[in-house]
Amino acid sequence: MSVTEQQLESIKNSIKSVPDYPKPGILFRDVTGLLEDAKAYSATIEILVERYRNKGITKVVGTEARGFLFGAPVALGLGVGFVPVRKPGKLPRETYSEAFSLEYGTDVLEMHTDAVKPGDVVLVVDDLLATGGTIEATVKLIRRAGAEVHDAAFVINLFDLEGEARLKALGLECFSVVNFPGH
Ligand SMILES: O=P(O)(O)OC[C@H]1O[C@H](OP(=O)(O)OP(=O)(O)O)[C@H](O)[C@@H]1O
Ligand SMILES: Nc1ncnc2[nH]cnc12
Repeated sequence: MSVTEQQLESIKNSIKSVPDYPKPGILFRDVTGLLEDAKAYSATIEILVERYRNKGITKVVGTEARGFLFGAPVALGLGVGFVPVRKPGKLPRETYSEAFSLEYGTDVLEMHTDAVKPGDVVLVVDDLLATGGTIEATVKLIRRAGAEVHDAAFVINLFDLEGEARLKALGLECFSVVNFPGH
């Protein structure tokens, strides 16, 4: 199936914008409407799976929490395993840990040390790219485990928050299904 302009429009329209959430000055791009719309959700997954099929991807990594909602179905579509990167204290075995800053705060992310290995070619998936802090930390975790990051894929790129430039500086290509301004 190839995705039509109409499907892209329905994906875009399903994402609602909420001013001043979770803090004054933040324009929150809410993917819950997309998740509630089966056609828009499956078209989104299809776009990502089609783009990364036959590219040698061996693992998909998704970041808690919204990255799970897109990363896991993309992993299944590609026929590879899914690795969760989680907020601190949630993973039961030995982890690598990375601190980072976010558009509206700071956080720490963790990944099991044995979840990806040298030789793995990893696709990172998240719902949204803003400043790029979350994905920079995720890429550092994957590289610490000795695996290669192929690409980072997003449903939404907030293109004026310069996340893409931050990830390019890490040597990473980015793809996003739709683009919105951050403000
Ligand atoms: O590019 P950045 O500036 O790092 O921002 C993007 C990240 O922020 C959001 O996650 P959040 O930390 O709010 O967590 P959630 O998925 O648990 O809601 C979003 O899902 C991305 O992961
Ligand atoms: N503006 C925004 N909307 C939704 N999620 C976000 N994560 C970071 N910035 C965000």
